[in-house]
Amino acid sequence: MSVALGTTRPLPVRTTPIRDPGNLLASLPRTAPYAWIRHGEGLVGWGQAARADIPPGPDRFAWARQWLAAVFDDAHSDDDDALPPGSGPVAFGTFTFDENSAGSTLVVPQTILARRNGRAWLTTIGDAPHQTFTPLLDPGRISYGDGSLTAPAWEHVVARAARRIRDGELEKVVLARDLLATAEHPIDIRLLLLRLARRYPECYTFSVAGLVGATPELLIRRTGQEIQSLVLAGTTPRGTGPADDLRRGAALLASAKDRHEHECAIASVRQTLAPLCAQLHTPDEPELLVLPNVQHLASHVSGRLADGASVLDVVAAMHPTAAVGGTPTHKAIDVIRELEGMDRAGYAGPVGWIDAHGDGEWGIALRSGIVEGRRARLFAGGGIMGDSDPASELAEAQAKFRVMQYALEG
Ligand SMILES: C=C(O[C@H]1C=CC=C(C(=O)O)[C@@H]1O)C(=O)O
Repeated sequence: MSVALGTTRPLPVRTTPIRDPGNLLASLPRTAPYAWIRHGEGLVGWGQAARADIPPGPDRFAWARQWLAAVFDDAHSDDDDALPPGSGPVAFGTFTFDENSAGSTLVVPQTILARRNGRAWLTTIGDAPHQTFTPLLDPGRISYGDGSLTAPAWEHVVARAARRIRDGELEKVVLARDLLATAEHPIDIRLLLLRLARRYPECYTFSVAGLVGATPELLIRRTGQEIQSLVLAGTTPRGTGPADDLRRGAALLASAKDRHEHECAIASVRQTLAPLCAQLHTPDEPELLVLPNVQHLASHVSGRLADGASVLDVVAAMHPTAAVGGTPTHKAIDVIRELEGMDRAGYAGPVGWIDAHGDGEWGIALRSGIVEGRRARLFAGGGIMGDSDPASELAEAQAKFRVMQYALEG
């Protein structure tokens, strides 16, 4: 097995079963770590065997598909069919929310360390350098500044969007804002990942090309023909104690506004998955997902693909769902571009990994930030409906920011 790297010679790929390596995140080097971890399982990677900076535009997923086909051309051998998804070469990826934004990237790390269902393995591509441990760096004091909009300006924008929804221009739009964090010292992404994975084990802790976060929302997992998705929309911040949490959870389940918001998200997922699937199950009623900072309305979707679509083909069909865009999609994207006054970059875009078989897991990059040197740009937002209250939407966004603020501050 090997990977083709365009102009250079193909590189040999070796996947070896290994003893349990312990915390996967503890093996990462400081520079450019790649990660996708939930409940201690998943993949981490480092080094760079191949990288694609994907040109913006409507063809970006087709471009990525072609690039992957060329890189993985020789990577599939018959004897690896028994190996779990994520063995052999793997590309980690981030796609920007807006197809016109630059920053979509695919990287095949030189070394990948993985654990799934109690099995662990190491994949190396070419002569992967030996990994030496470097101590974690503390970022020191963190200070925050507004991104493109102050909190009152964002509330004003939410009110304008709600009015346009009441006027019948659209049904739902998801609006977000950014916060700029500056640390005393360079930010060590590994420290953020370790904190996120410990505090949010239910979420997917990820790091791809500077985009770091812990998202609860699984856009799509493909394992052979089987697919799964976790659709989230409708949120309440956590309460002051168990009784308050119960009361808030019940109110969320009973809230017409949140149920409508959730139904828009489910409808968009159903609409894009149905043509790709031989079987598709979407639950009739959402359940509650309780996280340390918020509770969400959640629906587990599962299905069986009708043909050999790769996980990236499914991602391309699904993005953006109404959990991050709105309804109808194109109108919502126009309103987002007009009102938010910022480039979402990778926030709310697909993030995850794909292997040479087309299996993989992609989340929606929520509860995340872009980390560079001493700075991090954090993002959070929420679904706006006609009866949205700007102050409650701001409080919800603030509760969502807490994920990355905790990652930075500990
Ligand atoms: C847009 C975000 O969350 C989405 C996912 C779950 C719940 C959401 C909500 O209730 O508004 C949002 O649709 C975010 O975390 O920035």
